[in-house]
Amino acid sequence: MKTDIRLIDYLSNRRSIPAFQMAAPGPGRAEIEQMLRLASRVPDHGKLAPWRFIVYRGQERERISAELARIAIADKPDLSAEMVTVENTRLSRAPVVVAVVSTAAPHFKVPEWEQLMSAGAVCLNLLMAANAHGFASNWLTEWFAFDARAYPILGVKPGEKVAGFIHIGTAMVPPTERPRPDLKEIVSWVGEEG
Ligand SMILES: Cc1cc2nc3c(=O)[nH]c(=O)nc-3n(C[C@H](O)[C@H](O)[C@H](O)COP(=O)(O)O)c2cc1C
Repeated sequence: MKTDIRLIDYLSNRRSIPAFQMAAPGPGRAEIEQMLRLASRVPDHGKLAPWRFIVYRGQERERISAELARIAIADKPDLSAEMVTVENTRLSRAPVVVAVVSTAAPHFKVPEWEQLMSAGAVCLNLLMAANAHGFASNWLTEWFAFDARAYPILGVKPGEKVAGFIHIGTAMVPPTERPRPDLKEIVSWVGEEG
């Protein structure tokens, strides 16, 4: 087995860039399709492909954001002007947003938990596929991933869940490192070497 230094280097430095620190240009349709093809190459027990994508681009991001904002403002009429702007731009910070939608359902052999985890794997793979194409990426959920009232606006069907909204664009800032867990805190060793 030959060590892949470039892959180790990438994995050692991989970071998200917050969506509000992204700008145009975003990827075009052919690039997005290539990213989604790569993102779909994940472990998937039973080959169920229990996930799908919704790609938000262009002015539709603003229209959908405004519809989502109407819900947020109706729930909290005393939102600050700053938060109203945040709500009105939820899907328009990055040039491209991809919803990774879990279609997990009861199955005679594959637990739904495994199907949901496969959708999480798709999300991380899509973050990395975007990086591989030179774009910044950020995995967000935010309130509307968990609010059934937002689903018809977003195109999410009844019974589906949102694993993540993957924001993709050009980074306006360089990535900075953040603390990572200490292996001593999260690893238990069982058995001997070799
Ligand atoms: C499932 C999931 C949902 C997340 N949702 C949010 C969110 O709604 N808002 C937020 O600020 N960060 C959210 N994050 C965290 C961001 O993705 C954050 O940028 C990321 O943890 C940075 O880590 P990285 O640089 O190692 O990629 C979420 C992360 C995951 C895994």
